[in-house]
Amino acid sequence: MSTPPHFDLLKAAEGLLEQARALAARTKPEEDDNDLELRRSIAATAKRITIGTAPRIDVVKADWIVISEVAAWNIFIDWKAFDHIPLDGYISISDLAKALNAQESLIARISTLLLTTHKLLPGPHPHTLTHSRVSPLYRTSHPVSPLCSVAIGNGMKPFSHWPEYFRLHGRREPSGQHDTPFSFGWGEPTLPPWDVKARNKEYGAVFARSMRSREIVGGDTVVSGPGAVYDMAWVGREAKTRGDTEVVVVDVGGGLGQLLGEVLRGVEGIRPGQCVLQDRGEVVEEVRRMGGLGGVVVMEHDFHEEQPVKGGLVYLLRRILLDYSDSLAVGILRRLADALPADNPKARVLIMEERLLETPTPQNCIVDLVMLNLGGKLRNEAIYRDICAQAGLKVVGYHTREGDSNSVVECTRA
Ligand SMILES: C[S@@+](CC[C@H](N)C(=O)[O-])C[C@H]1O[C@@H](n2cnc3c(N)ncnc32)[C@H](O)[C@@H]1O
Repeated sequence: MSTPPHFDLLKAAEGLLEQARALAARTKPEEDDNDLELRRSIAATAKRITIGTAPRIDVVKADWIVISEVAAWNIFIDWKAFDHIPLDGYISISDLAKALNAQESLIARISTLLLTTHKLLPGPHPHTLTHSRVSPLYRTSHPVSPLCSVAIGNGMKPFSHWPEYFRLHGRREPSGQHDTPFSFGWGEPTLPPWDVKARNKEYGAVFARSMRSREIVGGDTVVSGPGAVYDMAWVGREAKTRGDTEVVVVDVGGGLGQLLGEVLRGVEGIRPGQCVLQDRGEVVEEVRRMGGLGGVVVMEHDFHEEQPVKGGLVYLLRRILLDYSDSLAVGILRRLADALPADNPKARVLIMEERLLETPTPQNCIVDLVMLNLGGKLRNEAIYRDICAQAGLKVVGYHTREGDSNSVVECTRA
């Protein structure tokens, strides 16, 4: 066993103080969310100090607290309790209980935990609550709120069933879409995860909403200019040479149109009628219920089946392949390889998603394990090259940036 890296408490504490002074000189540390890198560095050092110095049993017990805390904010999100706490005022526990049609003593017990962990703050009078700097993110209207629900539904719920799942299926990765830890955790073990979501309509809708959040990895995809991992400006130039309804961009599994929205706003020259959004029936229905996407062609399509839109210039697959095993990912890619025009060397399939980092961070690992719940995984360049080759595609670009776990794999017909 290798020896753990030496932890120098004094050096870490001095570094922490220096950084804290720098932050305090620039801003009120408890306000806003500016200076993200400095704040993250302070938090990481503080955590390192905790792990390196706290009594070991306290480090273990800290996770038990997190487990209960997660249960508390999850049920409060479910009941929309955070929505009832005014952003610039307070609410009594008794009024909150009335608003939730719940027993006051129950709400008091759950709130008390959130007060002890500072997720909520005490109001000006006894038995009252105010928001903390974090808790407004749990309000229904905040885009992080559905992501929290997905962290439970795709993460904690299946994770908590891992022991029974692996006892039943053996200590190996799930191999396909049937018998995934996700479906097992939701009590529908033989259904593919997307069918489980479709059956649980409320959760399916929350999931679709969560994909529009900019806070998710890849949610802030910049599609053109210096901030882009992959610059789609060339697609705009090509689009200008084509008719208003000639297909230029097909977003396969495009959800509620979040990426196409970015493309239409961010890439000059592409018109809505040149774009196609494809997704499952229930998602397409939701897009239509929301009033459509301003001229974008919206169609139901199963990406495991033959691609009906042939000859598009660019097929986008954002946050799709990571949900699937290699063999299913190859199948999805092969459908697109077959649809690419044989006579246009500019045509591309663009795979956009979080990659497996060479030195994984905890964030990178949790995404990978949540994908394991769905029967999928994060991939690195070598794996992408392998599955693309199997699908009849050639990787002509692997685009990444330092400090960013997103990647864009650029493929042509092989
Ligand atoms: C993780 S979300 C990503 C959504 C979008 N591409 C994005 O980046 O925000 C996966 C999407 O694939 C859709 N999907 C799942 N299975 C599908 C299938 N067999 N055919 C088409 N779309 C599917 C889901 O409904 C969902 O919208």
